[in-house]
Amino acid sequence: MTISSFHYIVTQPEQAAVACSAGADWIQLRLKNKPYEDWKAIAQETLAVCQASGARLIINDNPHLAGEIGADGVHLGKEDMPLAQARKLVGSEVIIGGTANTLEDIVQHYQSGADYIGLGPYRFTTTKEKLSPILGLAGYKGIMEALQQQGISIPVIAIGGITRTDVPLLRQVGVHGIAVSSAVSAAADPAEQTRLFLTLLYESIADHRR
Ligand SMILES: Cc1ncc(COP(=O)(O)OP(=O)(O)O)c(N)n1
Ligand SMILES: Cc1nc(C(=O)O)sc1CCOP(=O)(O)O
Ligand SMILES: [Mg+2]
Repeated sequence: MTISSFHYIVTQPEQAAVACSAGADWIQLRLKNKPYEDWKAIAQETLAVCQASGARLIINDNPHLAGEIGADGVHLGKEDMPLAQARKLVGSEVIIGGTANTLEDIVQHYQSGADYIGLGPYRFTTTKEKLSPILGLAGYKGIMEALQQQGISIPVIAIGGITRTDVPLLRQVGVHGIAVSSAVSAAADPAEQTRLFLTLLYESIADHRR
């Protein structure tokens, strides 16, 4: 399966609708502290939005919910269900992403059957509480080099305070793509911001293949 290079993290279906209409093809629904039935209703609405434009929907934290509504995938962190257990629960067709902050985290997720890695944080962000140590560009460079040396190939998505200016450098060190929340959701024009991110990513992918 193809993992997108642009993951947009949303809390509402309306945000997904705007980004999908601007060309986004990968949405992650990230909700905290919601009763399950409310969470499920929002997830179903977001899934309908994604399906209408052919985008994939990833549910953060909850493999049961992803399976129940027929979402495309689930994203799991250290405080969520272990990846190998989730794989048994959802089967091989559902995409599973795992959060990493170190090379060791990535190797563990890779061995447990992850489809992609969310590696962060790139820099400080207020979107997530209890951040792991900040990696910066040097952190990504070292980890991407080590992965190559070990012959491990898995799409790595950079996350945490990422803005448009970070995209070319992150692509240069070998990350597959980026995940953003506030850079799009807090922008004056989220649709335009989505288009600008997508253009930058397509340009940097073309440069990389030259
Ligand atoms: C693409 C991507 N990468 C990392 C995360 C963080 O997941 P997690 O560590 O479980 O933290 P929360 O998002 O649940 O607060 C992510 N959601 N997406
Ligand atoms: C959800 C999330 N996970 C992170 C990690 O480091 O694992 S950073 C982060 C927040 C991403 O949102 P923004 O683009 O607004 O910083
Ligand atoms: Mg989580």
